[in-house]
Amino acid sequence: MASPAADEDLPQVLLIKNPPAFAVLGEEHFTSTKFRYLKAFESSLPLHDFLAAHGGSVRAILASLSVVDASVLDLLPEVRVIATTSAGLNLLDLPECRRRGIKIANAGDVYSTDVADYAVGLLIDVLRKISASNRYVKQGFWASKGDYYPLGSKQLRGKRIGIVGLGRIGYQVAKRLEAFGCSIAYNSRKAKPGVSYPFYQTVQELAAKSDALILCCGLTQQTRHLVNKEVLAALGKEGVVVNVARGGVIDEKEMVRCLVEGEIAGAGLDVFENEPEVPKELMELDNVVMSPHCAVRTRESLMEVGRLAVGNLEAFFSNEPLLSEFEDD
Ligand SMILES: O=CC(=O)O
Repeated sequence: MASPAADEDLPQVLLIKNPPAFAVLGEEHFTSTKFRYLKAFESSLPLHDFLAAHGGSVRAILASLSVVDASVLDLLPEVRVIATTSAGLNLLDLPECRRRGIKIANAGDVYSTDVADYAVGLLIDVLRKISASNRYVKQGFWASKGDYYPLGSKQLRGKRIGIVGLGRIGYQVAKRLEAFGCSIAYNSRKAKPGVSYPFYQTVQELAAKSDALILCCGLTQQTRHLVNKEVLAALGKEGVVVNVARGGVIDEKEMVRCLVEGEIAGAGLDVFENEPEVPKELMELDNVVMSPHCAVRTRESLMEVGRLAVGNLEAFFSNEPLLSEFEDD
């Protein structure tokens, strides 16, 4: 019987940042007998210097919200697979990976229901003013100022919801909001076969027919600032925008102006263009609910996504098909 490989004989998997799953749940849940981790984040060296010194034999990357571009890959000539714990792939240079024959495995369907729940939560909060009511109680105003009438509060039932990006997450949002008595329409790169929700060719047309736009698409060159001045104008004074995609999908400056000037009714935002910076104008607005990019973060999904990433890497090192290979169409 072959003796187990000594640890230093195992292939190396680069961790650029400590994945949230490891940080929150403990790395011991994510070890493997098929590879070992090389932890760039533990070094005091700048990333590129660290990789220049140690990257030569790295075979794989386990990425979590870290930039992997050509300058990083140049220092990792042996890398053939990137397993990422993210659903969104905007920090990976996909054309460069394709050119170098590097496979990508992402979070697959792990986060879809959690992010969909969160999008619905943000929408309900913006419409019903739950966070604003919470502040009213906690600041002691109920007792000192009397009953609270959130006059902007609006019903969810009957609202026309426009979903931008009817992928795994968008579809789960649609199913949930149908159950709340909303009507659903969508915009995607193309109409989805077998989907009966009305499809709109452009986000502007969709916005014009929606009370709330929910952004669930990936951030690509095509979707950057997809929600621009014209789209926000089409959404109109009663319209709400919810973003669980990426900050860059909205022209944030324009959105802030629309919110401050009352040109749209409100926003529920989990993501921002320049995280962790958040436009200061939004801090005081009760019609804006914000969170620090945590729609994906549940204990269960952290565990599942960490295990999936390890499973993908083990599959790769066993010459088996990846469990959740991302195929760019
Ligand atoms: O936003 C988080 C992710 O894409 O995983």
